[in-house]
This record gives sequence, structure tokens and C-alpha cells, in this order.
Amino acid sequence: MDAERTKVAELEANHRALSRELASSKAVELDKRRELVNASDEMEKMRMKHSREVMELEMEIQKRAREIRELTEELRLAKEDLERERETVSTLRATVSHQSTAHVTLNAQINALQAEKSALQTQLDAATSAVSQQTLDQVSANRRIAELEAEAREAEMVRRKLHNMVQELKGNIRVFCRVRPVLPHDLTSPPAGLRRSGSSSGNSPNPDEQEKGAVADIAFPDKRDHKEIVLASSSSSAMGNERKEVHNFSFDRVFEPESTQSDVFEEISLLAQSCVDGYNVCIFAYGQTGSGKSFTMEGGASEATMGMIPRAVSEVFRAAQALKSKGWEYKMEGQFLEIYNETINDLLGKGEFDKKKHEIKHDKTASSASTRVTDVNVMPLHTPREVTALLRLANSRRTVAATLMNERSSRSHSVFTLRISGSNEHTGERCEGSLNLVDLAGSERLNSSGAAGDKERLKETQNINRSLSALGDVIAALGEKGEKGEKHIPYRNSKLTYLLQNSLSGNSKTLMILNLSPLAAHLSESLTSLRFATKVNNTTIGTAKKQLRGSS
Ligand SMILES: Nc1ncnc2c1ncn2[C@@H]1O[C@H](COP(=O)(O)OP(=O)(O)OP(=O)(O)O)[C@@H](O)[C@H]1O
Repeated sequence: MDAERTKVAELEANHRALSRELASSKAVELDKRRELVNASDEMEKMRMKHSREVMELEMEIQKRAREIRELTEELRLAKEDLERERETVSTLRATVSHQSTAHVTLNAQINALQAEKSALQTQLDAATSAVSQQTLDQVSANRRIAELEAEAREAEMVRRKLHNMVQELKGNIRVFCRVRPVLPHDLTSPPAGLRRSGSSSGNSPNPDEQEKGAVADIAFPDKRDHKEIVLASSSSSAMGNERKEVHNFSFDRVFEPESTQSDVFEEISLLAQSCVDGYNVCIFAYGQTGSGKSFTMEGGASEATMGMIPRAVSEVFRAAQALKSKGWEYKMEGQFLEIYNETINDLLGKGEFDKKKHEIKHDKTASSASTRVTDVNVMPLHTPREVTALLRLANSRRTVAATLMNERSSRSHSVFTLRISGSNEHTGERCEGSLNLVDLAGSERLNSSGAAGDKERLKETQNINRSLSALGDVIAALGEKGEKGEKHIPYRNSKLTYLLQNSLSGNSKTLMILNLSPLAAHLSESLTSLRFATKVNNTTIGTAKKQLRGSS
């Protein structure tokens, strides 16, 4: 029994162990079941996740496939671009290689230029230093120029003073005598003097001499200074004896028939200079008709025969031009008048006789005196050529007038006036001068008796007579004034002297050119003219002392 009981106990212990084992196996099975459920949940989750992932992967694949397509397209485009780029690159390579060649060339050029530049720089440096040296030289040269200009102006003032002194020493009134040559027509036509002049002089020429073209006995003994002229005449005494007379005259200068226009002008050119210096200059041509007054004053068209008017005007322009460098600027204007029967006619006016009444006005200021004539044309002059044109215009007027009024030109005075005003920008000086060139009426009318029957001629003769003797009186009075101080000068006695009042006084310089005919027939007129000129020559305004010898 015990064995049984032990067996039962053992069986019961076994049973209990087995129950316990069963219970724990059940618990394990439960756990396993739970684990299985969990695992299948897990699996389900994983499956779902997997299918989700598969879907996502498929989408991804599709996306990638799209992307691959896009990339493939891009690649294709890129390849095309690349191809193009390759082409561009190869073109660029060619360009680059070309440019590198050019670059090499340019580099060579740059090197050459740089070498040149550095050479030029060296030259520039040298030039700069030379320039700065020259600038210094220039500054000192400018200083020197300014000094020299000041010296030149000083010298110019001294020259003016000396020039004026020379002119004064020569005498402010001078007389030249010019004998014209015998002309071919003198030998073929009767001398003008024979046609109309009787002689009032006691020295009437021998009628035998008064044949066609007979030449007067004129000598020029002073071969050194050319100041003398000697005329020989023969006349019959009451007893019928032939009487020979010799007449000596002396002037500032005597010009023989061979003298040229330029010889005469040489002696006058200084006067032209004077009027640029601010003096009034008056040059008269005096003498009988046909003695060469117009030839002397106006002359011919050629260079050699040009007269004193164009020569003096050119000289004035030349002198004015020469003074430009010393700061002088000049303005010039011209007028050309004719005085006929004591009336003034403007030769630059519209018609040959302008019919206007012209009045002479003298304007006087403290420093200068000027004369103007109302209603006349005054032409501004800039070149000697304009003066030639002016002279031509005046001459054409005179020629028409001469034809209309029977040789009026020989019986009128013509007065060409060139007015000059100058100012000096450096010194502030101003000056006003004038050059009057006067062709006087034929002087033989003084003695003409043939005019008596002709009223018009008589009037002309009286007017010429009056104005020429008024001129002589004015010059004589000026001479007396020079010696004794204040004296009345009868300028108003004729239009000519009144017109020339300012040019026949004060700081004026006067030259009379006595023109003589070489013909024996004109001897009496020549002697009368020579006596008048001697009276003028005896007048000295200034310091000149003349050696005179009267007629013997
Ligand atoms: N020095 C000279 N040389 C050459 N010919 C001259 C000279 N002088 C005058 N003649 C000539 O003599 C002639 C008369 O001269 P011109 O006409 O100049 O005299 P004029 O005194 O002015 O006369 P008018 O009072 O009538 O005007 C002219 O033919 C002129 O060319």
C-alpha cells in the first residue's frame, strides 16, 4: 500500500508537475498565439507597408522613367548644344589661334611702340627742358622786345622831331622849279602863248624867237646842288639896238627837262612822311598852261610817269603801314575839289557841275584845326588803288567839264586833299594831318590882254588873277609873321586861300613847284612866273636862309 500510496503520490506529483507543465505550455501556447497574432498583425502591417512601398516604388519608377525621358531629351538637347558649342569652340579656336597670331604681332608692335615711346619720351623730356629753357628765353626776349619797342617809340618821337627840324631847316615854304622837255608837238603847232598873250613885261622876247618850237635860252649852271636857273632874253631898244638880258633865279631845287617824275618825288617824299606825323602839307603846281603842271601832279598811267599825287599817296600809305609796328593805326579819307570863278565844285559829286553851294568851315580845337567843305563827297580810303580810282573819277568829271566849257580845267584850281588821322594804342598819342595837292589855274592869264573882249574870259582872268595874287599875299604875310610875330593873314581874299587856310599856317609845310615851258615863245610868261615864285621863295617860315640872286 505504501508503495501504492507512494506510487499514487508519485503519480499525483507527476500529475501536478504535468498539470503545471501543461499550464505553462498553455501559457506558452497563449503567448505563442499572441505572438502569432502579433506576428500576423505585423505581417499584415508589413505587407501593407510593402504594397505601399511597392506602389511608391512603382510611382518612383514611373517618376524616374519620366525623369529619364526628360533627362534623355535634355541629354539630346545638351548633345546638340554640345555639338554647336563644339563648332563654336572650333571656330573660336580658329579665331583664338588667329588672334593669338595677331596678339603676337600686336605684342611685337606694342614692344616696338614702347621702344618708340620711350625714345619719344626721351625726346619729349629733352624738348620739355628745351621748351622751358625757351620759355625762359622767350620771357627775357619779350622783356627785351618791350624795351626795344619802347626804345623804338622813343626813337620814332626823336625821328619825328628831327624830321621836322630837317624840314624846318629846309624852310617850311619851299619852291622847286621844273622845266618840261620840248615835245614833238611843240615843233608842229604854234606855241600856245602866241595865240593869246601880249606881254606886259618889259622883257618881251624877241619876235624872231617866237617861231614854231624855238627853244628859249635856259641854262642850269649849278651842277652840284641844282638850285639855279638862268634865262637869257633879247629885246630891241628904242634906238633899234638889240639888248641881251640875263635873268638869274635860285630856288630850293631846279629840275632840268631830263628830270624824271621819280627825281622830283625824291625831294617831296619827306613831306608825305610829314603829314603822317600830323602836319598839314600843301603842294602847289604853278605855271602857265601847257607847262607841265598836270603832268607833274597827276602824270601818266605808267610806273615811270606816275605823278606826285599817286606817288605821295602811296608814300603816305607806306609810311602809315611802317608805323603800324610802332602802335600807330591810321584812317584816311580823300576829297577832290575844283575852284572855278570863285565857286567850289565837287569833282567827286554826281554831275560834272554839282550846282550845290559849298561852304568852307574851319573847326578849331586847342590841339588841332581842321577844314571841311559842306555837302562834298569825302571818300574813305584804304588802299592807294582806291585813290587811283578816285583820281580817275575826278578826271572824268574834269574832262567832261572841259569839253562843255572850253578848256575849263586850265582855268580852274583843282585841290586834292588826303586827310589822315592816326592814333597810337601804346602811347595814347593822336595826330591829324593832311596832304593837299593843288594844280593851280594857268598863270599866263595874269597878263592876258586877249581876254578883254570876252566877258566870260575877263571874269575868269580876274578870278585867276585875284586868287593867285591872294595866294602870293598870304605867303608873303606868313613870311612877315614869321619875322615879326602876329600879323593879319588875308586868307579870306580868295576861296583857294580860305580853303587852304589850315594848310598854309602854323605847323604846315608848303611846297610850290613852278612849272616852266622851255619854249622861247613863252619866255615872257616864264619870267613872270619865275618872279612870282621868287617872291614866294623869299618867304621863310622857319629857320632856312636862302641864297638868292635876283634878275640882273
Ligand atoms: N616833264 C615832262 N615830260 C614829258 N612830257 C611832259 C612833261 N611835262 C609836261 N609834259 C607834257 O606836256 C604837255 C602839257 O603838260 P600839262 O598838261 O601837264 O600842262 P599843264 O600846265 O597842266 O596845262 P593846263 O594848265 O592846260 O592843264 C602834256 O602833253 C604833257 O604830257
